[in-house]
Amino acid sequence: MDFTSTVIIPLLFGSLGIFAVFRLLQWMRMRAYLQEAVVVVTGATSGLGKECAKAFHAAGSKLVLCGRDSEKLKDLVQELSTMTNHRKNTHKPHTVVFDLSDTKTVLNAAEEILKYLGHVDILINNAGISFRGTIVDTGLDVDKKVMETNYFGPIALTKALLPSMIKRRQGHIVAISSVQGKISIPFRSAYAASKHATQAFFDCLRAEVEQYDIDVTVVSPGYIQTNLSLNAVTADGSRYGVMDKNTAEGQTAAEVAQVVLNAVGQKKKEVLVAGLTPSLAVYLRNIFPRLFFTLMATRAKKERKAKDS
Ligand SMILES: NC(=O)C1=CN([C@@H]2O[C@H](COP(=O)(O)OP(=O)(O)OC[C@H]3O[C@@H](n4cnc5c(N)ncnc54)[C@H](OP(=O)(O)O)[C@@H]3O)[C@@H](O)[C@H]2O)C=CC1
Ligand SMILES: CCCCCCCCCCCCCCCC(=O)OCC(=O)COP(=O)(O)O
Repeated sequence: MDFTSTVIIPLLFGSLGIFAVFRLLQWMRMRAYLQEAVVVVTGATSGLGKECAKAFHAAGSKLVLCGRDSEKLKDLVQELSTMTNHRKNTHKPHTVVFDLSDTKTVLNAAEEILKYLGHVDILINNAGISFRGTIVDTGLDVDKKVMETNYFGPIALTKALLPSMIKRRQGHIVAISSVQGKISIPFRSAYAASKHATQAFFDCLRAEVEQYDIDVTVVSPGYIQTNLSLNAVTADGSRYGVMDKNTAEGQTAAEVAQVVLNAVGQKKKEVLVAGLTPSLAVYLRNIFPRLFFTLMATRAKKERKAKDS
């Protein structure tokens, strides 16, 4: 009997077994945690928010679906009630209509959620808009609109729900940021700025609330097949209205929603969920910033030339 068969192989299989049991217990704990959790999803009317609603509904969570359009929210509640590919979820989702760019309605919504459900376990700050335009042509009102929707709205909602989470010493706050919370690409200034601010705010929050057993997860997706580019605002405030190729070829919203669900279940602090090029771009920005800036300047000149011709 040699050393490999008497020591190495049993040790290897033993470790694998312990790891498998550990993962199973982790999975069971995650299912139990999500099953009764009160989960608030903003931007539930389309794209990633809608898929997050489906994923958390399938996991058994009590949903609070937020959006600007009450009809779309009603349709989603109806759609969820007919979902069959999951264990029966008996909780009828609650809907709350508000505009994230209007702080007063955000605060009223938070009050309504707490009044109706008593507490929030998981807040998914998902809603957002994108932007296309040159800095020189963009009015400050457009920058403000993007910041209000992507940054001030989500942080207002978070701040309004936070005291109740601290009191219960329980809660999980998710921020759907973007790869553009980590790198800035040309002609996306307001969007990239709002996502960098999101990343910074929620990183600070994570450190501040860990002592109250509250978790914070920042999710940074690459391109997802949603209406984000269609709904993007442009330099003059009008709707961009184009489905970008990168967006159309991105990951599906359902795939990313599963990543969000698992990240919450595993209490991850951050997740980058992107293809190879955006992921490499993040590393390049940090390791070889000068090269990254040169690439971005070349990209800007190329895009400008293509637009002018
Ligand atoms: N798609 C992508 O490639 C990527 C998306 N993301 C992020 O994912 C998140 C979801 O976007 P996605 O699903 O892609 O895009 P969608 O345009 O499909 O969805 C955006 C959602 O946000 C809501 N929303 C927009 N403005 C407001 C507002 N002022 N008040 C309340 N709700 C608002 C929309 O509601 P309504 O139906 O009323 O317009 C909609 O439900 C965003 O934060 C985005 O930045 C991150 C990386 C990549
Ligand atoms: C070592 C080789 C490295 C190669 C790096 C090449 C760098 C090329 C730049 C690529 C930029 C990728 C940007 C990704 C942006 C992204 O995923 O954004 C997600 C979004 O939020 C999409 O929103 P948008 O409105 O911009 O569609």
